[in-house]
Amino acid sequence: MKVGLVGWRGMVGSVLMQRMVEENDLVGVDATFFSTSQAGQTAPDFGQTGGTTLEDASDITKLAEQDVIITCQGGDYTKEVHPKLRSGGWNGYWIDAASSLRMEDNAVIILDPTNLDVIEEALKNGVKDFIGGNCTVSLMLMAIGGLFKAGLVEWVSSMTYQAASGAGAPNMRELLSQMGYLNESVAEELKTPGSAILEIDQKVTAALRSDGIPTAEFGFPLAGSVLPWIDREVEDGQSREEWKGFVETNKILGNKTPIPVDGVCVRIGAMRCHSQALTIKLNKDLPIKEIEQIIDGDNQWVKLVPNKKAETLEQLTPTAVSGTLSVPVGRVRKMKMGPQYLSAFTCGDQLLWGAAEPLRRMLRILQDH
Ligand SMILES: NC(=O)C1=CN([C@@H]2O[C@H](COP(=O)(O)OP(=O)(O)OC[C@H]3O[C@@H](n4cnc5c(N)ncnc54)[C@H](OP(=O)(O)O)[C@@H]3O)[C@@H](O)[C@H]2O)C=CC1
Ligand SMILES: N[C@@H](CC(=O)OP(=O)(O)O)C(=O)O
Repeated sequence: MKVGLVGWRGMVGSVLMQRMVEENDLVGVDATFFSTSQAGQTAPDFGQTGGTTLEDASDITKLAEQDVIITCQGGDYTKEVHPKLRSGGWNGYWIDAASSLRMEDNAVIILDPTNLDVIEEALKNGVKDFIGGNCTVSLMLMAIGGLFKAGLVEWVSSMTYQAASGAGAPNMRELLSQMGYLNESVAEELKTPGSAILEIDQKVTAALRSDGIPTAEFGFPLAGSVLPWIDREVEDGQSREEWKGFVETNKILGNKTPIPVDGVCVRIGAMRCHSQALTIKLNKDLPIKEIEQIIDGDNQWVKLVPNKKAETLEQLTPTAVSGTLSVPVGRVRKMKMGPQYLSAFTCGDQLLWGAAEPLRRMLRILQDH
């Protein structure tokens, strides 16, 4: 199998390559590395066989030699290159992290712990475009996929706490610069434990509102604040990130009758883990123990955290989860609204299950076919 890799040195691509190395995915694979800016330079060595030089990522002839192309280069690249390849008759498999093709009829959104059946069926039917899902959606399904699979979900409201990484590497840097700027604005006062906290607060607020705080990427301060809008405006007052929650969840699950999923997506000052507070309306009243077992038993990465303060604060935070494939779910309890209303909180690494991991697993599925 000839595999072409595009976007491998970006943030998502680097996480993908790290995982592929850890899992020996490229050992013995005839892999060609492409770049939009470094063609002709030496290709990286990830244990693959194949070319040692970086190829031009806009070279349609070279791309068309591949049986599989995996791209983390972004939506603009996909929009530019994918139609040219397909209209030129290329019939290989396209595996993509970008959102551009997700809702196309002839594309499947991949999250195999949740929808291996949908993927297998698509392969049988000759589908060739396999696209990673939105990070928030994928992480929600890794967390409570068991409840969906058991047919127990009437609707879900997801209130998100999304990390800076979802906006890109420069945004992660900007978040840290903002934190540093705020710290500096009260550095003297912090040295004196007795200094007045309201004075410190006033200075921090002034720093947040000043022209000095770096905001070139986010447009606004994120450190010391939250940003309750992600992506562009769509319809009905939703942001595009919120719109994806409904359409992508139902496409991933292959639902004929869509299950309502809606909420408010919010950017917060975490680095690379998205968290979500979920309100789930079940279509029947089940004992909480049974619900916990269904959640915990869905896949090998989801982990039920007991609804206790100590375990929650130790295990259910970006600090605990960052850089791991674990998807903890906790704060599971029945709500005051009634016995069919369930509350839960989950956290997951948006660069792993939210972006890179489903792509490398799709390559494995193709290799096993
Ligand atoms: N960020 C996220 O959380 C998610 C992103 N995605 C998708 O993945 C796409 C890529 O995102 P992301 O990885 O954040 O993008 P990056 O900006 O980190 O990387 C994209 C490309 O930029 C080029 N590049 C230029 N300068 C550098 C540099 N100094 N270091 C590394 N690469 C550089 C590389 O291409 P070249 O080698 O050709 O120059 C690289 O492949 C997004 O557009 C989106 O569609 C999907 C899910 C989540
Ligand atoms: N929009 C997501 C990140 C992302 O890239 O999503 P998508 O793959 O759906 O474009 C966020 O900001 O956290």
